[in-house]
Amino acid sequence: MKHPAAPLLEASHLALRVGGCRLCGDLDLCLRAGECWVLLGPNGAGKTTLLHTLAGLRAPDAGEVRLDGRPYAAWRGQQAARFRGLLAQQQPDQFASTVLETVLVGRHPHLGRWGWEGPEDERIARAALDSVGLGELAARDILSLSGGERQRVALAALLAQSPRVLLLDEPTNHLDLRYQIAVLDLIRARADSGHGVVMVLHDINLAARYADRIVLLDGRGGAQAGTRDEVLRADLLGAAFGHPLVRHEIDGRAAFLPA
Ligand SMILES: Nc1ncnc2c1ncn2[C@@H]1O[C@H](COP(=O)(O)OP(=O)(O)OP(=O)(O)O)[C@@H](O)[C@H]1O
Repeated sequence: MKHPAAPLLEASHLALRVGGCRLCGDLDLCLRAGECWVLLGPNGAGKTTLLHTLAGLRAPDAGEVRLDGRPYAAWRGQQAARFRGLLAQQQPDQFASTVLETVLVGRHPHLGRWGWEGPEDERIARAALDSVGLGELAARDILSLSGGERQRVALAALLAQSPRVLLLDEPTNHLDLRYQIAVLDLIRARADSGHGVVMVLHDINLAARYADRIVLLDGRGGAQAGTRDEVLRADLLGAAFGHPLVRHEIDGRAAFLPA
């Protein structure tokens, strides 16, 4: 009998509160290699807070998060940064630097004691830039990029970091339709090659296309976690988003439209 792969990231009995407001309670999530989880829910429901908790950037109010079987407290920072990486919702660009230098930041958890990037780090960074279609902009000032280009550079930095677990907060932010699909194909390919992905998306139909499993936060402290088909139901989605939805089947794939 084939045993399922050990979880890359696991949350059990998770409860999150912000400012006295409950975002979720008793949430279980188990990310295995090859899987892509999507966090869905209305504005302010707690998707970013949940993602940051899974990234170990904040402690849960109850329950536990384990990365590769160990709580974050048992990890050293650099070691954790090699195993899991976060694409944040906004990129801090305080200093002028080139696009390539920005992507090379993703290599920092892998650098040796003296912290110098070598030719192999540069090769990895350039390959990551190529994969998001920005190889030709390597020498450009990061502050001169458009919003969509900047978002793809941030993804390239995460790909260069090459963590086993990729946590992404709205990776399609600022992207036009073509790049939304290109970037989500790239992220899905990472999952298919044995990584684990958890990402926040706003688009229910992109979630239907790319997710294996979904957490739906309803904005009132409730959460549904399960397979795509278990969670992507018009009644659950309509209740969470506060607007009725109709499920259609297009080319064998579920699609949800506002009623
Ligand atoms: N530092 C903070 N102090 C007070 N409230 C906060 C703080 N950080 C987040 N919140 C609140 O917690 C709730 C959840 O925020 P979060 O950013 O996780 O939601 P979200 O689902 O990612 O929202 P969006 O879809 O708008 O990005 C929101 O009501 C937000 O205002």
